[in-house]
Amino acid sequence: MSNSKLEALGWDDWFAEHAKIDCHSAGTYGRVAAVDRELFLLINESEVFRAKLSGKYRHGSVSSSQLPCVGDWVCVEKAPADQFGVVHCIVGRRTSLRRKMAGASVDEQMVAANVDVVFIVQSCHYDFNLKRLERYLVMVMDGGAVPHILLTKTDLVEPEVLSAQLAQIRSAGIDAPVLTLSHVTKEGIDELQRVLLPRNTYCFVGSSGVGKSTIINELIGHAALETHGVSGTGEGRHTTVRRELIVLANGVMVIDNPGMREFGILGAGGGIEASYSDIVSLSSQCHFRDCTHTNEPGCAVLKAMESGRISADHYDNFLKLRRESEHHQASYAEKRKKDKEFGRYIKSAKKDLKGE
Ligand SMILES: Nc1nc2c(ncn2[C@@H]2O[C@H](COP(=O)(O)OP(=O)(O)OP(=O)(O)O)[C@@H](O)[C@H]2O)c(=O)[nH]1
Ligand SMILES: [Zn+2]
Repeated sequence: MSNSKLEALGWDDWFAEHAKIDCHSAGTYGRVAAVDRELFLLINESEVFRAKLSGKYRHGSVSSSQLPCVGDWVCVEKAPADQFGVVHCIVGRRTSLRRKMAGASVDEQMVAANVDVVFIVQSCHYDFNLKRLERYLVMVMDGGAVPHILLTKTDLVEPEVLSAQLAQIRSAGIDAPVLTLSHVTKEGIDELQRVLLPRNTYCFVGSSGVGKSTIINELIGHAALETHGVSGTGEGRHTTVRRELIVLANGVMVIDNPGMREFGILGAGGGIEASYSDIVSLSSQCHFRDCTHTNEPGCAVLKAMESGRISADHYDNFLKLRRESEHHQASYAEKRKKDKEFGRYIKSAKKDLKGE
């Protein structure tokens, strides 16, 4: 089997290596284009087909993040005559975009896997918010994807407003690429097109109404729509499927995302460091190695804040995110432990029943 078409979907040596380690079942590889409860819509080099989890998989996994999500590569078995394929396992994720589950639960929810670039979309008209932007940045970087910032609806604000927002982004020490665009004037759309590369997967996140769908529709239009034949199977874009990986005719892949109000920042450890690199690099000059940068003598971070080198807002955000992250991580670890214990309990109970 040639993998060249799989490569068009983003498959590469990295995944091939991980597949060798992670999958021990016979089968081929497919990428998850959509998830509809227990059913997975997969694409591979030759077809779009539906698949279910193997019984072993279903009974073995406990946390929702271990289930395949949009963008995942899975090992799947399917004979030509079978209606459904059977998914045996997930190939290791190169990047993952996660959010904390809505509500009090500390479960993490996979938004998408193996996304190369995440566009954090904010409208410069009423939606622009630096703190929220920083949260998204932390989250994206924590999952290993590259963040890009996309400010939309530039036709609705004066140029000065836009430049003030850009200045705010830069003075907060954010160095992610920033694109601006308007769907009305079409300014910035060509620049966006230039950033998008074939074989790469892009995801758009941001509050409801900032223009994510408008952008994706625009991209689909430009690429003379080719929704990987999904519509051919009657599974058009307007079904109940919530998130979908779309392969544009130019080979670019985009993941459509419903509005995300509650973007928790589970496990934002590594991400915090990348987003607050100025604070992190100052820490090396603190007197104490384990300085918390809150009240220690000889703290380089506090000193930089007093002298105005870093803004109080930026510093406060850093502390707040660190606290939240620690909290989520602690409660998540606790929950994982309980899940595991529960899993073991179920297993031993089943054995007892079977009289093993
Ligand atoms: N003035 C102006 N309006 C825009 C622009 N882009 C999108 N809109 C409008 O903003 C509204 C919301 O756009 P959507 O693309 O549906 O927003 P969304 O981010 O996909 O929202 P959800 O699907 O709820 O997450 C629509 O009425 C669009 O026509 C723009 O550049 N300028
Ligand atoms: Zn310090």
